[in-house]
Amino acid sequence: MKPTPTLPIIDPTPYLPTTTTPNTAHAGDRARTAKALHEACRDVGFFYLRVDNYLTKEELDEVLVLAREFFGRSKEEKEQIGLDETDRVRGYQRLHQNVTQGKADHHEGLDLYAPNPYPPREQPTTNGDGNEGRPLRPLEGPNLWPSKPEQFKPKMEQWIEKMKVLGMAVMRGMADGLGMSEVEGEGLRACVDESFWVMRVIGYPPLPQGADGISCGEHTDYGCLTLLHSDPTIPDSLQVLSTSGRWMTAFPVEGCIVVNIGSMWEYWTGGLYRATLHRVIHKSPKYRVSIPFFFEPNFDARVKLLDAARRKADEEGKGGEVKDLGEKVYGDYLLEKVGGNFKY
Ligand SMILES: N=C(N)NCCCC[C@H](N)C(=O)O
Ligand SMILES: O=C(O)CCC(=O)C(=O)O
Ligand SMILES: [Fe+2]
Repeated sequence: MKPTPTLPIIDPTPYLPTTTTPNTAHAGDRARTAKALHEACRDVGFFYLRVDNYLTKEELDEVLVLAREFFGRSKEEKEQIGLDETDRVRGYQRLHQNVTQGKADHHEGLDLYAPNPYPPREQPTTNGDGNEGRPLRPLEGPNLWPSKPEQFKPKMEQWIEKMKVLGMAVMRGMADGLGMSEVEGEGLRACVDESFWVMRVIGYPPLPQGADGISCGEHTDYGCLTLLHSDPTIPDSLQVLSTSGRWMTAFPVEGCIVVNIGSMWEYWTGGLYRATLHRVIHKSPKYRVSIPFFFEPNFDARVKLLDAARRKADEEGKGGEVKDLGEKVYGDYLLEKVGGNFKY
């Protein structure tokens, strides 16, 4: 018998764009989704999002199959798109090249990012303004795509487009969940409308039996929303720290992805919403693949306490818990974090 899900299941459908504009979802349906999002973000920072209305079974399956095929290829082939020494973050990472809290993670991965985040005048040029030949900065390089399997790039690009729309829909729901006005909601959307997204394609060989080890060390995510699609046949790899201090398993639920919020939501809500610690311990014998899509703020977004978060906390008698954490520029925060992620 399948265990009962330990995290809430939320349906984003009332916030998803439809072919008829605007979305004619019943206000009551939206309110229900918005309330569920608020409670999940306040209480756990993790939830399941129903996506079987939005993505076909084929779409859900094929990206995982392609990821598995890519990791099944030879070391030499994968190393051809190995992390570039110049931009230092985009590309393939061999087993143990990822590091969390100073310890090597037992996974391999491919990291893809939104295009170059720097304004055009700061890009390397050849037009005589004195910048020729300067080395690429972190995050400035092109994505490194595998040429095989051939469908990898087009299908992953489709997935990215779908995840961007889904991320925006969840953000709309969260704005309503905080009781934001139309103008406030627009302000929040303006922070994410050019999302500097990240997508990781991760491969987890089983951990060696009888030895300590960790597939991905405990961490919180950096940005806004993590939309995680993972192999639904592997039950028990992702663990989430509950408020009672116990690790609980977030096993895959058919037709759902797992969503959690990142640190930027702590800045926006003064800690009313939490970026929850999680980790991966993958012991079962099947090679596991997962594809987290990080729907993040714009690279230059200034993230600071929202009036709506303070109002909402006061309304719920939690005003005392809200602490103004100051302002963070998302790109600065990301650069601080990614610097320590790899052994080159
Ligand atoms: N873009 C995000 N959130 N990536 C999460 C990666 C977490 C593990 C990483 N090695 C770390 O040390 O944080
Ligand atoms: O593979 C997973 O289940 C989670 C991966 C993760 O937490 C991350 O990459 O930030
Ligand atoms: Fe994570």
